[in-house]
Amino acid sequence: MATNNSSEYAIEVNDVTMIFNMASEQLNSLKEYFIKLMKHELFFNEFRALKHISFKVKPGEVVGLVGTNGSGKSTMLKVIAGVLEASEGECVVRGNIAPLIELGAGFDLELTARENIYLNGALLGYTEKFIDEHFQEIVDFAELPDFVDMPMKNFSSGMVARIAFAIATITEPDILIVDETLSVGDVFFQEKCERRIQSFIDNGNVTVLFVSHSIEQVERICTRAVWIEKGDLRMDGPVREVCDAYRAQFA
Ligand SMILES: Nc1ncnc2c1ncn2[C@@H]1O[C@H](COP(=O)(O)OP(=O)(O)OP(=O)(O)O)[C@@H](O)[C@H]1O
Repeated sequence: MATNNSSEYAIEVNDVTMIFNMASEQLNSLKEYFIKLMKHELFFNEFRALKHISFKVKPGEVVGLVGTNGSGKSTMLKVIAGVLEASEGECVVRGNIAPLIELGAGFDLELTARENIYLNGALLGYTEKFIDEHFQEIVDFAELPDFVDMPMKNFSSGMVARIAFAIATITEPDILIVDETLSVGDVFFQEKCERRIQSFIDNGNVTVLFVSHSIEQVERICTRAVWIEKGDLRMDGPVREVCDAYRAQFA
């Protein structure tokens, strides 16, 4: 991922291909792995999760990524967020990103929620003083005041998602990347998250990339949609047109 500040685009995905190497046979132990490696008998199948994908997003645009299971949406978001490096091509991102991907990946589940708020906040670049000042706000948004001193290993996945979303959105980011991870939250929390995302959008400054299997949610939040199917970019255009075409595929 490269950053630079001299263009009209917040995100540029330029001819990105992502190749995963998958072992072509099942190996049962590390010993077996090393023996095969030494004998040059270790073979991999290449799997192309993204194939020559290009699209550009302007600041303030709200773009939904749609596609069936395993099509490459999360992989695309991870390449844009810099979590994965593209095998070919590049992503240019201008501005700070709040990546709500794999919520809680930055947590140490042995630690309490309070400790994790400081840890995760530091990973997101917030100072200790800033977190002190916003701690209560984070806990209030997550609606978990009675659980702040409990180790997070005892949290449900929805509770982890609540804390993670509350921390990541305590300030308005330039670019918000939202994966389906929010779907583990209950319907009330999902609506609350959607309202916070919508308030960022209404302010007009945030660029949003959004993945959801709920086409209705994509149509409600996004103005444009990019359809990725089995690693190929199938369609990119106004949200209604793309979602209609996506739905028609299964009709
Ligand atoms: N680390 C990895 N190693 C090998 N293959 C991977 C890896 N990550 C993803 N894949 C494969 O890449 C493909 C795309 O996965 P991805 O998670 O991006 O799909 P998705 O569109 O987000 O799917 P879903 O809608 O089910 O969440 C899948 O076939 C998946 O098995």
